[in-house]
Order: sequence, then C-alpha cells, then structure tokens
Amino acid sequence: MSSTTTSTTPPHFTQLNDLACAKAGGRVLFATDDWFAVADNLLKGDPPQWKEGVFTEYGKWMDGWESRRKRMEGHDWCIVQLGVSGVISGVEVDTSYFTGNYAPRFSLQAACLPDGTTFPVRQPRMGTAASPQQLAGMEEIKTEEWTELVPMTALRPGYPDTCQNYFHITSTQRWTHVRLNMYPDGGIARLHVYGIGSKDWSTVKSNELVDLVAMDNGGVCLGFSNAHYGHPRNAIGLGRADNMGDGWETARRLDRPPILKADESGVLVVPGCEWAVYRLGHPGVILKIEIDTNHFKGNYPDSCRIEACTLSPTEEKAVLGRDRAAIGNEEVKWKTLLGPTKLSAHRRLFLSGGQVQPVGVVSHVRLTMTPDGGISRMRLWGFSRAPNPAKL
Ligand SMILES: NC(=O)NC(NC(N)=O)C(=O)[O-]
Repeated sequence: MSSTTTSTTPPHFTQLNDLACAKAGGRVLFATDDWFAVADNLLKGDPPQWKEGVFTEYGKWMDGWESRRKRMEGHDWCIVQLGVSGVISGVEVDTSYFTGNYAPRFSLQAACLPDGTTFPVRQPRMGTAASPQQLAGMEEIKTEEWTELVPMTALRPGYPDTCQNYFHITSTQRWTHVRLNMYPDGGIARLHVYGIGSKDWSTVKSNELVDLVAMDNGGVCLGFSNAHYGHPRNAIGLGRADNMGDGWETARRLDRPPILKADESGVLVVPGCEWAVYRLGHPGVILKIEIDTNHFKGNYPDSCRIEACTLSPTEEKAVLGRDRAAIGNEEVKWKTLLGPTKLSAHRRLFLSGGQVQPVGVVSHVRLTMTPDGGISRMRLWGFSRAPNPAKL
C-alpha cells in the first residue's frame, strides 16, 4: 500500500491537506511513552525547533515525540485521530534534530472507526508513560490489527538533508485514525498525513448551505502561482486563521510599476496577479462568498476575483497531466463568479446577491489576487446539487 521516496524534493502529495495537524483538529489519543517529549508535538503546524543547551527535568528539550530508551520488551506507538477524516495519499515523517535519538524504523497503520469509539483518557505529560490500566484499555480496541499503510521501514536521522522521510500511500479508503509505530523507540519531530477529506454528501439536504470548498468538506488546492510565505490550502482550513502564517501569502511581485496608479473604480492597474485553483468537495451552485484578510494588515491584496468552471475527473486529470500549472491558465474555460472586488486590511468581506454571478453548477474555482499579498480564508457557500426552486 506504500512506496518510499528519499528524494529531497517533496513529492506532490505534500501539496494536499494535512489531515492530522492540530489546526485541522488532529489529536493524539494515546501514546505508550511521553518521557522526553509528548507525542502531541507530532501534530504541531510550525517547523520543528532546536533549543541549544535547554534541558527539562527529564532530559534534553526536544520538539517532537521522544520516548525513553526501552529497557523492556515491545516498541513505542501512538494513536492519532485525524482532524478531518479522508483518503490518505502520503505521509511525511520528519525527524528534524533527532540525530542520536531518532526512531530508526517506523510503520503506519490506519482504521475507519465509527463515531463514538472511545479511548482511555490521556493526560499528556513529559516524564510519564501509559499505565498498565491504559494499556489494558487499549487492548480492547485492537489497534495492532489495523490496516498497514506503511510496513516497518527504516527512517533517516534528523540532519537537514535527511530529516524528511516521504511515503506514498495508494489506499483509496477513508480513514479516521492512524497508529504510528516507532521500532523500538526514539524520536520523531512531526507526522504529516496528507490527503483529501471525505464527507458523506448523501446526508446533506439539497437546500442546505455548505462551504463547498472547505477542507473538511473535501475541498483541495490543485495548483497555484506563488506560495512564498503561506500555502493557498490554508485559505480553506478550519475556523479563522490564527495568524498570518495560517493563510495564503505570496511574495511581493517584482513586475509592479515603480509608481502605482488605479482605474476609475479604485482598482490598481498592474500587469500581474497571483492565482490558486481549488476543486470543490462536491460540485454545486455557489450563492455566498466570504473573503477574509484577517491578520493581513500591511500586505492585503488590492483586489481579488473568483472564476469557476466544471471539469469532470477525466478532464481534470488530463489538464493536470499536461502541465500542473495549466489548471490556472486559460486552457480551462473559466466563468466569472465574482468580478474584481476591492479588499481591505484585516477584514471579512461577505458577498451575495448581485455580487455573486449565477454561473450554475461548478466543480472548480480559481481565486486571483491582484497584485499579490495575503488572504487568510475563502468560503464558498452553496448547494451541493442544483436545488428545486419550488422547495426553497
Ligand atoms: N542527549 C539526548 O538527547 N539524550 C536522550 N534524549 C533526550 N531528549 O534527552 C536520549 O539519548 O534518548
């Protein structure tokens, strides 16, 4: 079900959503041993840190999950509940800064558990390990029998050129939980579980407004022109952005004229723009839009626009296969959903009625910002199927 990539270039699956990160609601439900550093650190959104000369009561301060050197039978493992359940395309096991203490081997298992499955209560604390009662409680869930996504595989130590360990996963099933095994013990800085959320659309009523592009509803970013400071997938993340790092932020465009001018509507006249293309979680009719520039105060875009189109899975595959960047280019027949719209600093802008064009059922959107800057969230509320007007 998996293949390993050792290249330093991140594989394409790392562009998908991180279904396990704490910001998406991912949680560590159980860990055999949290001695040097708690397993919850695995799901942090920021890059791992090194603090020279910093020690805790239990040992060297480490940013990741680090268990004790085992002096008993067995190996260490932890259970992660995905924040967004879905199909997993690959994992990144980041061993940054774990050099003489990295986990030499790991494996990954997964399960799709029914809502309401309970786990023994866990209070993560350094210097602790799971109690015999907690281990006994876990035995009932039989996590050792979960489906193996990545078999036991060697990891590389946490030096800058070896710390990223990538594994493609070919399973197409929906998963809710993963079990990370370290053999026999050691440290891992971060676990990124990349994929696409899957929602049961059969339970959504035809007149229920849903954010069709939200990552938890199955939305995904397929391509972009620039993600220098923040990936455009952040713009479809859960809740409002925590800070500027939790939004889509481009570099300043270098083709901006030295002295800027605006047209009669106040929109800046500049040659360039930046774009990101998203596939909706379900094709639908978009009626309301929110563009949030939360935290972007000195670097909000002058304006944005949104176009939409309908692509079948085969058409999408053909476009992406020709050239990944082509999805944002004119090869696709884009229709205007939201015309050029002035943005302002650190503000939520809600658009509906006459501002949102009636383009019918669409499956993909292109968000364009002019000339550059940051957008923290884009919400596209609509009906997941063409509604019967008589029933509205
Ligand atoms: N210097 C260390 O990192 N030692 C130990 N780890 C921590 N975090 O203290 C170890 O060997 O497992």
